[in-house]
Amino acid sequence: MTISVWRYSHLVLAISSFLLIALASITGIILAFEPVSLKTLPYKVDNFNQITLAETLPVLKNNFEEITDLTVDHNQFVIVKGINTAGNDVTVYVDPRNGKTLGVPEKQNEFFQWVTSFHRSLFLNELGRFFIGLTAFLLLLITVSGIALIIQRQRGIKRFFTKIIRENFFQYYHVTLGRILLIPILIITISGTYLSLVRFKIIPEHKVSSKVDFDSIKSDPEKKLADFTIFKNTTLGEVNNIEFPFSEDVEDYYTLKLKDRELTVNQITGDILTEALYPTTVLLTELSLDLHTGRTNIIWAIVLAIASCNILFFIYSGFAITLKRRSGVTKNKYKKEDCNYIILVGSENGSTFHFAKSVYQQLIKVGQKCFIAELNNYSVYPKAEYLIVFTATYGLGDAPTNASKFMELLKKHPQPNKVDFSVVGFGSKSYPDFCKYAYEANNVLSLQEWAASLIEIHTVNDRSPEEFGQWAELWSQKTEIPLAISPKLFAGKAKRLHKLVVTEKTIITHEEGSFLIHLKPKRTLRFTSGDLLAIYPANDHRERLYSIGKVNKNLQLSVKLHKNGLGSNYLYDLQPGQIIKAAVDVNAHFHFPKKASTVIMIANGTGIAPFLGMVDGNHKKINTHLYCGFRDSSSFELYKDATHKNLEKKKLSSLNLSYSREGNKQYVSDLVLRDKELIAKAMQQDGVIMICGSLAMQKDIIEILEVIFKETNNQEVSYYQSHNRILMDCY
Ligand SMILES: Cc1cc2nc3c(=O)[nH]c(=O)nc-3n(C[C@H](O)[C@H](O)[C@H](O)COP(=O)(O)O)c2cc1C
Repeated sequence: MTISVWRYSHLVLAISSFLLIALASITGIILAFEPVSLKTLPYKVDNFNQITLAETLPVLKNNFEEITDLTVDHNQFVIVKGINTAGNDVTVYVDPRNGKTLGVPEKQNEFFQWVTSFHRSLFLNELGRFFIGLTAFLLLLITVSGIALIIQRQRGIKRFFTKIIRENFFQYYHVTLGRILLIPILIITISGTYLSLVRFKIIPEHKVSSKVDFDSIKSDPEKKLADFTIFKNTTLGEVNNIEFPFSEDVEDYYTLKLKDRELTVNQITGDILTEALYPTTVLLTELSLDLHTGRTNIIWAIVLAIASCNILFFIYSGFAITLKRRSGVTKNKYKKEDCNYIILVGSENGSTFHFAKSVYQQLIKVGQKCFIAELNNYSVYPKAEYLIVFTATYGLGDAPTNASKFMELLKKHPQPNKVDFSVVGFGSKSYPDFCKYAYEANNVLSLQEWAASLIEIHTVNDRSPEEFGQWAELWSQKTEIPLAISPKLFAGKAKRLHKLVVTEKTIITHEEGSFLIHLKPKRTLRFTSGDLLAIYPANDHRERLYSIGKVNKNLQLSVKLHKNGLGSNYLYDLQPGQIIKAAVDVNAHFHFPKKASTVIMIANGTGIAPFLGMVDGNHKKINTHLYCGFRDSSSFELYKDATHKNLEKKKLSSLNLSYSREGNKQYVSDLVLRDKELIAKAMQQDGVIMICGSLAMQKDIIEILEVIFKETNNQEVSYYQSHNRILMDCY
């Protein structure tokens, strides 16, 4: 599959380093518990940060024979090294307020020692340290590419923290947790990388040196420790370590290693002999150690442990996502040059491939030569008769990555023969631009001279098996190729049949041969104009669908009689009083809009049927303009009374008719072009366009609307389609 640069980098980096990252994470989780366990020891005293050196040092000196060194560790425990009053060398935890010994520091727990050593170098010394440093850096790159992917997915940096739509478990949590733990993981990786760079001296760490000028050193005025200004002004909280003078000579001095600088202090006068601020690199090393190990803060240590656990989850979920994507890739049985059926797929995460594959397998099973490929691999298919495009929509109504070049290629490579195409859009109504890319692909395909629309574009919301099954059924009917799509995957429920009584039927009087039939439900039946009536003329699996107009609470169908038409002959032969069994298919995408200031209805021939019902039901008198194309005025006779009555009642604002075989021989598209300003204005507000009739008419109308909207609204038709503002029901 074609994938974006960010995704590719994310994946390659993850594959190349997942083992080391997993090892570093597992050991990292364990090591996070070390600071947690140490922090629970009882050696920290109250008000630690307020105790000054002037207060504590004299007390400590009184409690020890000699002190060589005082350290304040990361847990703010004070450790004194020296000789106690019994004359023994000791290293002990002390209470800095009274100098009492609190305990003896233990050597690092052997297990933690072992894990630390593994975490730092994999027991491979310098080589291991190098690999660990590299792992930290790779994880940093993975995190950065992950951030880019989240920005891409969320459609911009500003929407980074907006709601994530749940696609599936692994994807949802990979992104959601990624977003939450982004900062700790970035900190772990940056600090880890920095420490490795320092370790390998790529970043030099300048140590400070304290050169005392012994010639100018003074031995008076002598002061008590408690009166040294520097000791009065320095609290234990600022101290890392204090080296005590070796002897009582004036040349021996205190060395104070504070958090940000190093000082030497005259042990007699308390004068500062030298003072050097640590360079930034040293401060950064300390900060990196604090952040990477969590040694200074128990909450941070716990956050690090959680982040490390999540790195393991990211590895697992990342691979699960990738495997799902890869499982869509299919090997073709036949060469593309030999195939009559071409299936092209636009998919980002693989699910569309599964639907496409099920059709591919069916076609192969029934002996058809079928070829399946990604949309970006579109090329010339010399023997193609049928083209099926299955595509998802991503980003801001954009193409999936593996379909990004399709439009370009489509224009570049015309097919040599006529090809019947069908587009199935996979999307989610949780996104504002529902199936927008599929609409775009369908619109552009219908403009190709070699392409003929076999059935209208079909959309599938949230991978609905039922909606996909509906497409499969329609496509099967048109091509007469049975698609026994796996019932498990696309289980469709048997439709509930209702009894309907024929109340009225017109007689065919003119050439075009259309008639109206009125049906009254025997029992309460919920339906509305735009829904479809499914009838079974031969009482078998063969289903025929008709668009319903709801007129006076009854169903009104407008049917064109075809010479050998199964459904139209069946309906025409019915007599008033006869009862038929039929089902209502709710066709929610083609209902009269609930919120629209203007509705533009465009139809040709019997496509007027649902509009007759919608206009009749327009009790709120919403601005509604009807554009209809017929062969001649006699073809319109059938609908004349009803439409004129509704014009008078103001349920219809205008009626615009074109006759292709009479007068100045116009098509409905000519009327649309004539009234382009009205239409554009309606769409600039919250108008809705509804199109019903033949696919050829639909193609012309879309072409014209594309031009109108480009000129006036700077919008594309697919934008309105994906926002439910252009509704179509053509056949
Ligand atoms: C980041 C992201 C953006 C999406 N954007 C849209 C969109 O704009 N319009 C839409 O109808 N569906 C959108 N979807 C839904 C997908 O098109 C839909 O789930 C589809 O079935 C996924 O197919 P795939 O698994 O083959 O990629 C989006 C999904 C994701 C994850």
